[in-house]
Amino acid sequence: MSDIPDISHDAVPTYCAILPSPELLSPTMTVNHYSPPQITQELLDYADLPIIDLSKPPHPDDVREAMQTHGFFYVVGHGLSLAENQRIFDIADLPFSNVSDEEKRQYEATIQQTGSYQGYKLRKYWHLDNGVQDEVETYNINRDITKRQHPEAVRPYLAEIEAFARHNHLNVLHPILRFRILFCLHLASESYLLENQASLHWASVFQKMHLWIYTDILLLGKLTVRRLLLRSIHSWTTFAFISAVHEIVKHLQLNTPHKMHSFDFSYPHSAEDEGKTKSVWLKGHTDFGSITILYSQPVSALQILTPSGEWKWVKHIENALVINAGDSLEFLSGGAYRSTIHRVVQPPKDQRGYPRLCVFYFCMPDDNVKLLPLIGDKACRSVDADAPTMEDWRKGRTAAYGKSQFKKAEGEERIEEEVIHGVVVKHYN
Ligand SMILES: O=C(O)CCC(=O)C(=O)O
Ligand SMILES: [Fe+2]
Repeated sequence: MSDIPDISHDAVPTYCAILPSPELLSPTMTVNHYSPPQITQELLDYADLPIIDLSKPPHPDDVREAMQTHGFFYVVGHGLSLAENQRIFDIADLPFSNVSDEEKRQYEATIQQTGSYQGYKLRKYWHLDNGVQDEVETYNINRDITKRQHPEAVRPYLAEIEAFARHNHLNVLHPILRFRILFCLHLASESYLLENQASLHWASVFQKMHLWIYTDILLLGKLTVRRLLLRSIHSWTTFAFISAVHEIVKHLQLNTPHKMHSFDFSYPHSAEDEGKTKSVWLKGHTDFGSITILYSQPVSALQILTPSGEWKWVKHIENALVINAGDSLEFLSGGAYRSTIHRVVQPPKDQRGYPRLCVFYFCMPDDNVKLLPLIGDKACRSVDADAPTMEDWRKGRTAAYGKSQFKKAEGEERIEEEVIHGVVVKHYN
């Protein structure tokens, strides 16, 4: 036991900590209210996604189900009130509705030169299909709001935007990584140990580790942990096991320079364009960070590709978050967590003709992280010693998105491919 580092002091499990930052609770500036359209009355084929309540003690099955079966889940009980949620949407509307086209161009992102979305991505930048360009305007703000200047209408609200980033980071991202994903692994692994008659000594070592593990192991699927434990029982020292986990934490959680907000505003497409694109507004893709946090909003358009190959709609839940895993998580976890394929399509009839305002927090590991599996025996894509760093991947995918020539995947009518840093990236129709 002497090789277990003393980690208990910073391991108090406050799985339902969550108080929004003071700036969010006491805004001083008034802002015009943004009113989205009513939810659709159409009966859509919705994905049946699990709901995880961050204000309740973790339940072992919820995250396992969420991450391994669906790859998408809702989060509620995140500590932001409905009024605070609405205020964020009011603020998110400003860069689109209160900034002139001329000023927007002044703050346009230099996406291809820098591989970064910071600033505006204006409409008609991405190619969709058959010569049709996109109709989504996005305003993207780094977690460090000082990295770029902002349009005049946004400036009075920067403190709130920064507080909102901190809220997402500390009150949503961290608890999800720490307590939810971990908890189910702990139970799953423990029963594995017992089932397999592993020595009580190991069970007690595991028990002793678990406070710490509760706070720090993350992003490992049940299978991977089993594999990891198996190795640790047979050949690894406990310390090696802990170190491997520490590595993952370091990469994903501690260094945070590229966390990014995005406020998106989609405009309706013309009937002609809808025809040419088969009503797909954003092709099936994976996100390239670790986890994406999307604030649920009422205009239905987001669909996810289920394991059986069907597109299902994501239903709006008031004041819930929609969370999915991205590429870097898939790489680092050796495929235990899959980056989930999703797309955006034309909304149902009763919601057409309205703009669609979205709020995201895209989470990414540190730029210098090599996207190689930290645990597990295999990467799920062709990544080896030449694996890209997070910076390579972020910039490569950002610069190429909607600009590069896709090739039809062999034998796969629905899939088009591009290659970024030696890794095949697929786009789904
Ligand atoms: O608009 C949405 O609901 C999802 C957009 C999306 O998938 C993305 O920006 O990566
Ligand atoms: Fe996405």
